[in-house]
Amino acid sequence: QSVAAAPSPSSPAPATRNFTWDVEYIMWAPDCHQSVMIGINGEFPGPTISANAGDLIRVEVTNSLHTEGVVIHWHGIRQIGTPWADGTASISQCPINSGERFTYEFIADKPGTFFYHGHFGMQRAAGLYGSLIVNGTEQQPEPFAAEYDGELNMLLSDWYHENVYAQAAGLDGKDKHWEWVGEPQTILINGRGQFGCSLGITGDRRACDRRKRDALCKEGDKSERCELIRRSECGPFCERSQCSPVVFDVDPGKTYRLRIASTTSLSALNVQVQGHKLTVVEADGNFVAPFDVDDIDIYSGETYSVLLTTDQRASSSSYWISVGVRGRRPKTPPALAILNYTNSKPGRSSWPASVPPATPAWDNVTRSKEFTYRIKARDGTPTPAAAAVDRRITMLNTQDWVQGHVKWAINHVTLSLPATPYLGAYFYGIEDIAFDSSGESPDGYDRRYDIKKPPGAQAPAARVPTTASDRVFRIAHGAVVDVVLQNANALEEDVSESHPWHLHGHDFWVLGYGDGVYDHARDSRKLDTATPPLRNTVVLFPHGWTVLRFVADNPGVWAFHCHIEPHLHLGMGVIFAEGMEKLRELNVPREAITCGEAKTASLSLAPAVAPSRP
Ligand SMILES: O=C1O[C@H]([C@@H](O)CO)C(O)=C1O
Repeated sequence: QSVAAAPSPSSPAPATRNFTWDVEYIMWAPDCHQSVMIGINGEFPGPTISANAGDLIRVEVTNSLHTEGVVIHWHGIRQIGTPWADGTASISQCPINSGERFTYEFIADKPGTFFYHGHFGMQRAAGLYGSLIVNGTEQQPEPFAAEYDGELNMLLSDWYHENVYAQAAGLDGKDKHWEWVGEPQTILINGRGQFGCSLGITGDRRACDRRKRDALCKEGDKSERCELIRRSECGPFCERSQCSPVVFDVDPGKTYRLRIASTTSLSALNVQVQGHKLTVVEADGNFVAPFDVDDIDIYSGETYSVLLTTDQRASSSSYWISVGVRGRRPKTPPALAILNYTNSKPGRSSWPASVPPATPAWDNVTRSKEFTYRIKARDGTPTPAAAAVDRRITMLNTQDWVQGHVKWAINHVTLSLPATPYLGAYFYGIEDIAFDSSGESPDGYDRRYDIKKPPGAQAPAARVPTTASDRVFRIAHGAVVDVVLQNANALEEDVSESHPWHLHGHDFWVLGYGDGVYDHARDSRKLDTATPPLRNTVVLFPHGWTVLRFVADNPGVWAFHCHIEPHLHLGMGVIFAEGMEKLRELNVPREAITCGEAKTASLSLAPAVAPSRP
């Protein structure tokens, strides 16, 4: 499963890749337990998009969900010149109404490992996602292309048995009705996991057949093995099971490029391939200086490519891939997949004999930092202009109560999205009625705020109430922007969480990380402007800071937010309205932005101000 050929060295001219998708509710058993999910064309996960760098990707989406709108975000694609195709509800477009159709068209601007997912409500956590792989070409080669013989693709996610409507209702609840989503039940690899099934115990195929199942256990045998066998839904080994572990077939003595992407709702993960070293070569569609590791950490929103050589012929011919939870006390067992050398016999005998490797302790943050700090740009990666920073925005990350609701906030403002998409508001010049355009989001916080204490324990002078707002940051076209992400304590004493921050429309350089409060005079000297990696997602460690830089060269309205689905739902994000003075130069399809206040505006103003699409 999931073995794709390496890209061909000679690349044809850019092509158009057409896809026709039906987004619908499906009944599916991703972890052996059936649930309602959001699927595409009857499947979960959605179809893998494969393209070459420079290709035009064209996806005609029909919304067949009976009761809600939908949008699809192409995570890591910069949408250069096509901000309306970024697929963010309330930001870049109107949700596609139930029964309606919308066509996304954008350029796969560079090679790399990407994915796509719903970006309206909590639709990503409902299963609306899939892989998006862009191969290198002669014009845009990948420097490690000659170093591998084949590819494996691994899309990681987490799964809750409680549906996302219940999750959202809990998160929106007031006072004692506020309910946190908790930890996911199952980690999924390519949409497959096993809940309540021990792989070793139900490994007998006769358990799949109701008539033969009874013969496997004596009557009255109450052992765990027999209890599992009696539960027919627990059939990860059964033919056509939607929850059987992924088996990656490989030839011995070859090198593979393993693509890993994480679209988890909550969990930070660690990936290990038993007995195999991994060489990290790509992160978020950017080339990194290769380095060897035993395992990798991956946060929601991140992607990696690692090279893996199938050199373990001696003892066994199949190996476990373990994917365990990092950073939060895990209540979710590790996910398992199998790396199967094809010299071994297919079927049960080829399943690894040994126990799966244990992933590192969830609370070993030092180890996570060590891995993350090792990621540096590969030679030849563009470097940031060191001197001319036009704007520095500091973003304090807090969790706080707002009128009986728990929210996450940036500089004490929690994001509450407007009904009219910002892009439509700017396009029709109706910012004043579509959202609060009377000022900008605050670009810093009062340094008397103690990041080691919960908001309620602050000294009176530093106690700033958190408010909800739909204000934006207006960024001038071409500006060089530094962002200092400053973590703080959550509501509970001595708790600060990791947050993976994702920027739309851009890659950014990760200039540095540190513990405690960022002090520009002291810490700016330690920032790396020579070999910083380019990424679209970066982790902010507990009680620490992360500094990144981007160039505002892509007019559009872009979200910058924590990629943890419930945290975004609770307002953990900001909006960059960038280069809006250039918006009229773009061809924005009217149907993308004509809803809310923009609907009225389009009717009365269309002939006067809106340029028509050729
Ligand atoms: O947003 C969150 O809320 C809970 C906790 O802080 C309050 O129960 C948690 O672990 C989060 O990540």
